[in-house]
This record gives sequence, structure tokens and C-alpha cells, in this order.
Amino acid sequence: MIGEFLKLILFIPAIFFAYKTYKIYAIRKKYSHIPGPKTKGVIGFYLGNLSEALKYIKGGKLLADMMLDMCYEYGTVFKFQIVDKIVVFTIDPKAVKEVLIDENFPKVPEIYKQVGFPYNERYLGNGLLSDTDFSSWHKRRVLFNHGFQRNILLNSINELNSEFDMLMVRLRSLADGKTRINLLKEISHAALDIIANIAFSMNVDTINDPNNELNHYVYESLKGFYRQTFEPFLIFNPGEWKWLRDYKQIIRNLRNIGKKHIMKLDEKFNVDNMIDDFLTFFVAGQETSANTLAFCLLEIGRNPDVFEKLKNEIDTVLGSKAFIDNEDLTKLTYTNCVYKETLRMWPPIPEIARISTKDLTLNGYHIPANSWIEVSTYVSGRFEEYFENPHVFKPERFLYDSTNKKINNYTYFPFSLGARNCIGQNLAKLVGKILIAKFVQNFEIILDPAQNFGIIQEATLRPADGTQCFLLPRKN
Ligand code: HEM
Repeated sequence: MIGEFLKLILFIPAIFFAYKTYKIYAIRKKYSHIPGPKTKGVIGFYLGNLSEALKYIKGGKLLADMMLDMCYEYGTVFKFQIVDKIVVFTIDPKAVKEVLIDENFPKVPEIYKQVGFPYNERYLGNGLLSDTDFSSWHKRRVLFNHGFQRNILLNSINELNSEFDMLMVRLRSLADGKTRINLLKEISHAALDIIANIAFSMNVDTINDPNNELNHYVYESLKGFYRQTFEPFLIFNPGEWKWLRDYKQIIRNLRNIGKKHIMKLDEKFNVDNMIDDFLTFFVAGQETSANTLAFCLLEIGRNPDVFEKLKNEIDTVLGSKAFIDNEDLTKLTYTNCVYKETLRMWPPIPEIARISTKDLTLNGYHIPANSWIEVSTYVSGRFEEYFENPHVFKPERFLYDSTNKKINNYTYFPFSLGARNCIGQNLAKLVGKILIAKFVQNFEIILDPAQNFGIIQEATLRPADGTQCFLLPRKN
């Protein structure tokens, strides 16, 4: 009897192993006509290119850096294998257009379920970012589109000016040339206040009260989300179950804040869906906007020539005028280029994945239906064929004059492209330009030489040390 039981115990894993082996064999065969890195030996057969990917991450690089190196080796359409999944990667401009715009392929449900319902707890739920069902997503996107148009956002230019004036006051109190300042943190606080104010007419003062509950729960919920993404096995460790309960409670507390606020608005829509979008705007908008600006100020600190040109433009257009209006913004051409160049080198969302719903041909290669296809503005932005001296921070490449040819839309897409592009991009650009202009008007920046200039990729890309610097008030 015991012998039979033991046989059964060994038989089940053997069947499972045989099934996995067959699955991997079949998938490798299906994509064998597409170029890509070879895998090594038996371990390579089962794990694919996982060990190469881990080498990049351990070496302080990004997965996207591995893709960039592979583009030089295998061309602009190639495949790689991670365990039993094969990903088709492309930065070919025609292919990018086809995947994101012409075919408008859906998002990958496996990725967005994690942020929608981590551990079966409703976090972003079916919010705009995580809803992978086209028709339910589309109904709500149409509702929100209007409020995010540039001309509508310009009605809030007073609020945007005042939020950043508050940040300037706070930074001035620290600008003695000796106090080390983490600019990422300071800008994150302002970004949260702006989203609360502009999107939900909420008065939150995170700039002066970083411990407020909205900031606390948004921050902690994101921290939990990263752990869940990068430590997928922690659920099996009983020692982590208390952490898991606390994480779920943080999500519930954040949703309760959203619920209380939405009830005040007396909305007629489904409350749970409204809470999903309440959380989505903070989660999708705060880190991305703040990280971009932290990278931008890091580049300004690293490139004194860029800082000088910015000062010239901003002093000429604004002088000591504190209020920045739409007319001023349209004149800040170089400032605009600095923002764009920052997003070329440091896009906070470096890669985007889609699932193909039909067979197609990319760059001559047949791509079967149900393929996981990845595109990356980070890789395109650093590919020498598309951008000359891509590792040099050169805002002038976005100045469209007779010496510069226009940048191809499908090689530069930090806000993604097509129907599921970033709804908050107009807000992010307004916020970005106003912050840069006010910062340059007010301060000299000295980067802390002791800081780590590396980058970290969690859900988004950010400067590892958060832009550590010393500030001095500008004499003008
Ligand atoms: C520099 C700042 C920002 C960058 C680089 C950025 C980038 C992106 C990208 C690449 C996507 C597509 C993601 C995907 O396909 O998985 C996206 C989607 C989205 N972003 Fe942004 N974003 C920024 C700021 C914002 C802001 C300020 C908000 C709102 C307050 C926002 C709200 C959203 C939402 C709701 C989506 C999902 C849109 C949909 O699928 O309908 N983002 N963003």
C-alpha cells in the first residue's frame, strides 16, 4: 500500500515534468525561425535566457540594456526565452506602429492582473491602467479623455503655479548650500498634491506634511506591489504571512480614502470602479512624473552647458515673473526640449508588452497569433541608428530647425502610442515644464558627488539615490 502511494507521489511530478518539457520543446520549435540569443545546454533548454538576464540585473543594468545589446547582435526583431515563455522583441519603427496602433493589440492579462488584484485583493482593480477588456476600458476612457485635454488642464494653471510656488518656498528654506536635499522625494510630494488637486479637487499638503495618510498609503501600497512582483514566492513562506496581511490592509485603507472622497462627489457611477480609477491616477501619475523630473534635474546638474542655456531662455521669457501662463509656456522651446530629452534617455516606463491576437509578419518574420510582443522606447532611444550619440544628453536634437530632421514617432514614445497611450501625458508635460522653469528661476544646483548615479527599475525607472544635491538661491 505504502509502495503504491510512493509510486503515485513520484509519478505526479514526473508527469508534470514531462508536460513542461514538451511545452518548452513545442514553443521553442514554433519560434525557431526568429533570430535571438542561443540557450546553453539542458539548463538553457528549461530556463532559456534567464541567467543572462540575471547577470545584467546583478551588474546594475536593466533588462532593457540586454535588449539593446541584442538589437545590435540580432537585429530589430528578435526573440528570447524566459523559462517557458518566448517573447518577441522589436524596435523596428514599422513593427512598433503595427503592434501599438494599427492592430491595437491588447495588454497582457498576466501582467495587469498583478496590479489589479494582487493576492486577490482589489488594488487598481479594473482601473484604466489595468483593465485588459477593451470594451469596458473604452467606455471609461471616453469619459475621462475630456478632462485631460491640454486646453481643459490650462483652466487649472493657477493651481499648478501655486503648488509649485509652495515647493519653491520649501526648497528655499533648505537652500543654504550645506543641507543635502533628496529632490526626488520633494518632487514626489508636489506631484501627489497636484494629482489630488487637479484630478479630484482634493486639498492635500504633502509638501509640508509628508506623513499625511494619502501619501503614506500610496507609498506603502507601491512598496508592497514591488515586493510581490520581485518576490513571487513569498506567499509560500509562513514567515511572510503577517507582511501579507498588513499589505492587504494598506490597500484597503487606501481604497477607503478613495471611497470617502468619491461619496462626497455624489457620483452616479459604480463606486468600486471609481475607486479603481482614483487609485490608478495616483499610482500611474505620481511616480512617473516625479521620477522624470528627478532625472531631468540630475541631467541639469551634470550638464552645466544645458543649465546655462536653460537659464538664458527662462530669464529672457520670464525674468523674475513668478506666475507662468500658457503664453510663457509656448515660448519655452529649449525647456521643452530638455524635458523631451530626459524622457528619451530615462523613460520611467521603459518597456510595453502586448499579446498578438492574429498572425502577422514583422520585418519579414512570421509571428504566430498569441505571441507576447515587447516594444521599448528606452531601447529605441538609445539605438545608434535612430539617435546619433545616444548616450549624450543633447536637448537640441528635439529642436526642429533646418539642421535637424524630425524624430520618428515610432522610435520615441515615452507615453506609449495608440488607444492605450498615457491619458495623463498633457498634465505630465505641463507639470514638467512649469517645475523646470520655476526651479531654474530660483536655484543653482550642486549635485552631491557622493551619490550613486545608478538607476533602479521597480515598476518604474528612477535614479537610485533620488537626485541628492545642495541648492543655493540664484542671485538675480
Ligand atoms: C512623465 C510622466 C508619465 C509617463 C512617462 C507616463 C507613461 C505612461 C505609459 C508608457 C503608459 C502606457 C502603459 C502601458 O501600456 O502599460 C501610461 C498609461 C497611463 N498613464 Fe501615464 N505616464 C506619465 C504620467 C501620468 C500622469 C500624470 C497620469 C495621471 C494623473 C497618468 C495616468 C495614466 C493612466 C491612467 C494610464 C493608463 C491609460 C489607459 O490605458 O487608458 N500618467 N502612462
